[in-house]
Amino acid sequence: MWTALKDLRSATVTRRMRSLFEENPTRARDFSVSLGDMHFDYSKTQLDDSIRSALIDLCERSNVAQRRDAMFSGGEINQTEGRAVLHTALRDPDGEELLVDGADIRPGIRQTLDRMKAFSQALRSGELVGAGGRITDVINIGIGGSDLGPAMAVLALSPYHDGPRCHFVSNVDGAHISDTLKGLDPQRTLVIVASKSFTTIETMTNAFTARDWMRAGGGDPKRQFAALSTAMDKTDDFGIPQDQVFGFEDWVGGRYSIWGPIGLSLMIAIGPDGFDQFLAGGRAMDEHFRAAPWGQNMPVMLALVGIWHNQVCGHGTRAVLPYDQRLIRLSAYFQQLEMESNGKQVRVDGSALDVSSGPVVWGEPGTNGQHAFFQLIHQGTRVIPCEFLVAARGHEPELQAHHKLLVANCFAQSEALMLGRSLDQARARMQAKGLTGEELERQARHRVFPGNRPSTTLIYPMLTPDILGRIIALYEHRVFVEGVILGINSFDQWGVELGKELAVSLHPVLDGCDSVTDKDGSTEALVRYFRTFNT
Ligand SMILES: O=P(O)(O)OC[C@H]1O[C@H](O)[C@H](O)[C@@H](O)[C@@H]1O
Repeated sequence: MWTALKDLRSATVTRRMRSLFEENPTRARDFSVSLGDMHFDYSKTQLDDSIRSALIDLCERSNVAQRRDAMFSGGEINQTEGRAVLHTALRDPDGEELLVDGADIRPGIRQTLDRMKAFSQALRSGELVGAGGRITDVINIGIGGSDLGPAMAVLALSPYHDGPRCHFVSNVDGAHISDTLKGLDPQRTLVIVASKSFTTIETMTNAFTARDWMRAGGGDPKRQFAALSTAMDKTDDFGIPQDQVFGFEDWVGGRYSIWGPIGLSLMIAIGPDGFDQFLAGGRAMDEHFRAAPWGQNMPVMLALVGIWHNQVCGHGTRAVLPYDQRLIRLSAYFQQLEMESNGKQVRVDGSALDVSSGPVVWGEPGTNGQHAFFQLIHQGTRVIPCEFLVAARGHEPELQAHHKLLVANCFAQSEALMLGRSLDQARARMQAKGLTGEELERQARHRVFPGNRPSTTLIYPMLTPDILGRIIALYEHRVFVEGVILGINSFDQWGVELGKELAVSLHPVLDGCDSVTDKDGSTEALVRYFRTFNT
């Protein structure tokens, strides 16, 4: 399957992308996909008709349609954990009957969503109060999937905030909770403990610290704590009243959980109606993913472009570059979504992957990145496929000039990456500035841009709750399609376990309770260093 694609790749190594536009005047339209007013342009890549056909063929042969349908209908596609994968059901509470273990899951989803709405409304209206009166601040304590989604989305949708302020604490580093609690009123703060398992050491450590802080400051943890979890017995043990616990099931993976109770802080911030629009955006992407033919299917084409760049061309990283300051946490969110899902070395059947696993995902918003790492993207020896995201309109009509500059910079980057600047062009520019002879020759080479560097652009009218829902669901399905093509299980994460186990065993070693001598030399030396400062 891969040989045909690798042959196509060899044939395109020296081809100038720009020539594709000269050969096909409608290339921009032919190599893009729309969903309503959201538009994904992948024309600034080496994909042509034959490459696209070969990629679609790969998609067909990998049984993406069957796996997709199995996911939506509750099949146990997370084989290593024996679970269905149904985060999509969370954003479709009114969908038709969906059976898991013989029971329809829709009524439970609707009931929990209604409870979340009632709770957040009571909080936002001031009906639900803390020991000192109206709740002014909410802290979501969670990590990984119980933090990154809501933290990213709350920031992304700040123009829609009309509820209490939301804060996020994830790191077990005491600095995080300490800095967050400073300036908050323990009698008017709500703490949400977000943990699917309710055992994660970082989250539980921070939750106990927050509870001590609240008690010491005269707050009432019985009223001012809520929990989001699949483990009701453990939320009970912690002492959180059941009417403040919002449960979900193990068919929701952590990094896919923002659509349900883990999204409570987002709902508190933007209100239940805004949250409904967010769900509707995700649902619209689901419907599109299920219905559109592969060539016009946005998640599928995003995935196939990703497969082309990583597994076929060998570009091992992917930059996510939102030209939107409020999407500053998007790449961190995508890092978990993509790297925890597709960073695997074996297929579902345990056999070794014969191509690269998912790529390294990284990035920062533009234009900031332009003044930092874009140097390497333009002139470094590695090719880094870039994924630009940008809104046609900002939320600040009075700052329209800013937005135009932002958009001009975004478009200019993809143009520059594709066009580059040849040695002759560099020389001509320098001559025009008056440079000649040896000095010109010496300097010109430093001003050459190889160009021919691929990028895609996702453009949408404005970053609304609906659009954010579409973007997240788009990337979720992209990761899914890439995982199916690689033949891996995108829904487990065994790779995070070893470090956790060793941390548990190292904890007493740091205290000096357990011996350090059975550790490797480096670890032993680090422990001894720590101990000299903590006697
Ligand atoms: O929600 P929790 O059970 O606390 O888990 C939080 C996170 O920790 C784990 O280590 C996993 O790597 C993540 O996938 C998960 O989202």
